Amino acid sequence: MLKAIIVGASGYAGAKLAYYLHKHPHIQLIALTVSENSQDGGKLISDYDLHSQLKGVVDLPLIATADYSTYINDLDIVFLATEHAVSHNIAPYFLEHGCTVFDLSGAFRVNSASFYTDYYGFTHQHQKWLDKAVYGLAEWNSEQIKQAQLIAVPGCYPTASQLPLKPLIEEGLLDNSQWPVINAVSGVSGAGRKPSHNNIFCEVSLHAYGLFTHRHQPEIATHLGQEVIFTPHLGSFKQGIHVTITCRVKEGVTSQDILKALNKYYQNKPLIRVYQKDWPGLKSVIGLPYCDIGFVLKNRHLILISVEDNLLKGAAAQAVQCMNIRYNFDETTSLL
Ligand SMILES: NC(=O)C1=CN([C@@H]2O[C@H](COP(=O)(O)OP(=O)(O)OC[C@H]3O[C@@H](n4cnc5c(N)ncnc54)[C@H](OP(=O)(O)O)[C@@H]3O)[C@@H](O)[C@H]2O)C=CC1
Ligand SMILES: CC(=O)N[C@@H](CCC(=O)OP(=O)(O)O)C(=O)O
Repeated sequence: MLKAIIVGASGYAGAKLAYYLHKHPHIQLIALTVSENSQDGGKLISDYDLHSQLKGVVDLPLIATADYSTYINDLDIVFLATEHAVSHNIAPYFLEHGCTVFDLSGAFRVNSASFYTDYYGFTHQHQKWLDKAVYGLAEWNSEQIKQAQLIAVPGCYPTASQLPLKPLIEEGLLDNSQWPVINAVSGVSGAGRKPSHNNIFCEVSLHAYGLFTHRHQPEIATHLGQEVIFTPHLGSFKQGIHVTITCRVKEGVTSQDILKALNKYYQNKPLIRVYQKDWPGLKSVIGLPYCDIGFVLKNRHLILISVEDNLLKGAAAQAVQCMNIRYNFDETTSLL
């Protein structure tokens, strides 16, 4: 059994991790932690005001601490379900002690120090680990993930945005003179569990935000190797991301070519479902670890639709998928 902890376990992503890891046959979950001054320290993760769907399933206590020395010598794996700056600060401690770290935040996703000053508001201090980090887009980077000590699990929008586009770029089907236009709608859980004016029930509306400035644009463009226009929207629903991508294909490209490209990369990938006709909606994936992809081509205009649960394929499920790949377990262990 490998010993693991989840830091930030009371959050939306952390609680999903707790569910998957607790039932994972090769993982012993030795601690669920929250910040040192957390109001939730000492509570069970399954308490009613936390994640009561875990009642009788994961009834473990949340430990409020910033001192991980009690666990460090007995630890194989750390999941950081913490905000970007927190992951940035604490990941090196675990890494220097030989743990494998799966970071769900953006702290190690793009190997460019200026990216962090421009988009995250802090100066990155750990270039050494940025150089070593592997981007955990699981279907595409499995060989690198197998060797990695630090896996930067992709953002929720970047996962659903890149998965439909990558096969088409790889096969040279897109007309690059037109940047793909990505319009994405996220449920409110994408903003995390901490209350703020923007995520309270009466204030949430369908609203675009981060126009030309959202940090996921450079994350997507960097890992696609293709510029994109990315516009996120907040929707008044709890969970899920719906992505609509409009792009232009090269002269002569047919629907069969698009389907063939998607199947070439995904037919043996258990967490991606490609639709041969019609296209998915959020109900296809909520509560499930899949990313579903559909498309329609008219003349040279292609519309791709992709959907995922932001907390699952967009966060916790992809992190566990990466761990399964890293340790040579079946890729879907504990997920399906
Ligand atoms: N929500 C989503 O859809 C997605 C989230 N992510 C990323 O995953 C990470 C977690 O997101 P999410 O679950 O939504 O966030 P939440 O705000 O819901 O949870 C954050 C967790 O971190 C804990 N925490 C805060 N400060 C510290 C600290 N200094 N040390 C240890 N724990 C701390 C919080 O508990 P407390 O404050 O009580 O200590 C809480 O358990 C973020 O980096 C986010 O960007 C990635 C993809 C999708
Ligand atoms: C709805 C909402 O607010 N979503 C968040 C993105 C989700 C997230 O947690 O960001 P990472 O994927 O980079 O970790 C946002 O736009 O900032």
